[in-house]
Amino acid sequence: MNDLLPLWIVLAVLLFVGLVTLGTVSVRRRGRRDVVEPPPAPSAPPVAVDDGAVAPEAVEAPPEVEEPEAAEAAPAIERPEPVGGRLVRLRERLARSGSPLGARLLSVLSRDHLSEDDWDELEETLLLADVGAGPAGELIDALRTKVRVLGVRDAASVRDLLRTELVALVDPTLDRSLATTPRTGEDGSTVPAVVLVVGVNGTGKTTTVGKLARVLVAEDRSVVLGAADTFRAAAADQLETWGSRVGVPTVRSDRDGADPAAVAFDAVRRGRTEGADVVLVDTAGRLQNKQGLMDELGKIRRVITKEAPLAEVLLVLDATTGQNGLNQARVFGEVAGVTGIVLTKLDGTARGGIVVAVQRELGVPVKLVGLGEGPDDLAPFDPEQFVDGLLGD
Ligand SMILES: Nc1nc2c(ncn2[C@@H]2O[C@H](COP(=O)(O)OP(=O)(O)OP(=O)(O)O)[C@@H](O)[C@H]2O)c(=O)[nH]1
Repeated sequence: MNDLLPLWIVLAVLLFVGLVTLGTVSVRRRGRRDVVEPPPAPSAPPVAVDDGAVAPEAVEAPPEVEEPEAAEAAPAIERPEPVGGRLVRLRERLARSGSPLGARLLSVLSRDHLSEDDWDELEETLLLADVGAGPAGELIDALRTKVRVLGVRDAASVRDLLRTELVALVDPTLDRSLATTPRTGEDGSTVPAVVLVVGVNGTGKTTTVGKLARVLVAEDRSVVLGAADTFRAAAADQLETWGSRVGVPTVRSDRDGADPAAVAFDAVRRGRTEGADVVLVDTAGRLQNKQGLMDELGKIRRVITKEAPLAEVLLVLDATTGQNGLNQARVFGEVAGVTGIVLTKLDGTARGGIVVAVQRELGVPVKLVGLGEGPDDLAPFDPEQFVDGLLGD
């Protein structure tokens, strides 16, 4: 038995070591499983990690969260400012711009004895304000006669006299109303009033069409826009944005350089189908050469009149371009059959005389004026308000 004792001791030691080793492995295994296999995550909302990545679950946002967001994103339809109040603003803006025209005319006319030099100075002032040689000469003649006959001297009388003569020059007798009343077709359907808007690029045509849509919406008219400026890709987007702000649809082509006449035709047809009151058609009107312009506008006119007669052709002119604007007016007047003028950017010039010059040049009235880049900065033109603005308070 004693011979076997060392063997028993060895076996006992081995058994002990074996048991200790097993225990250690089991503890390590349990510890490692705690790291690799965490308890299932609770169904909490996904969280973006610090490096900017988003947990995969974040992509699948629950629908009940998305719905209110989509509803918030829907653009609200704007209610444009009433047109009546804008006339006051026209006067205020012109007066605030401190137009040198009225102030300079008044300061010369108020001198004690008007010499030939004074009359020359008055004429020069009118020419610098783009009134044009013919109308400036007429005004000087009328003022000379009245000053001599009436002996006008005090400041208030001089102002009254100048006001009367300037209003006469701008001509309050011209019909400045916009033809935007729909007709009834032979079949009893509504035939919209079609307004074609032409002019050189950059004068503010697209902006004017957008603002005019707002004027009409403010007067409770239903409107369709036609984006026939297919030359400048962004013009249709620009027009669509103007329209969508006041809930007015825009007919456009998805293809750059599409036939403008085809777009104009589609717009007028849609206007007829929907029984709209007015269809406003924006054009590119590139002035490369007279023949090209005549061909393009001629085709647009022809296709439109297959669906509805043209109620107005509005020529958009930039008031800040002076003589250059007049040259453009001449060409468009010859090829487009213009019925009214929209003078934009009147807020950016002290040379209001262009109103007189362009009316004389084309023999058609200024019907609307642009007073700024704001959405409701388009006002119907009124000679008396305009002259009061020029003369200041
Ligand atoms: N200050 C001022 N800016 C205006 C007025 N009307 C238009 N504009 C600005 O003139 C710029 C040109 O206007 P658009 O409407 O794009 O001109 P457009 O004639 O359609 O130009 P094209 O599409 O290139 O033919 C824009 O920055 C307008 O905001 C205005 O009455 N006053």
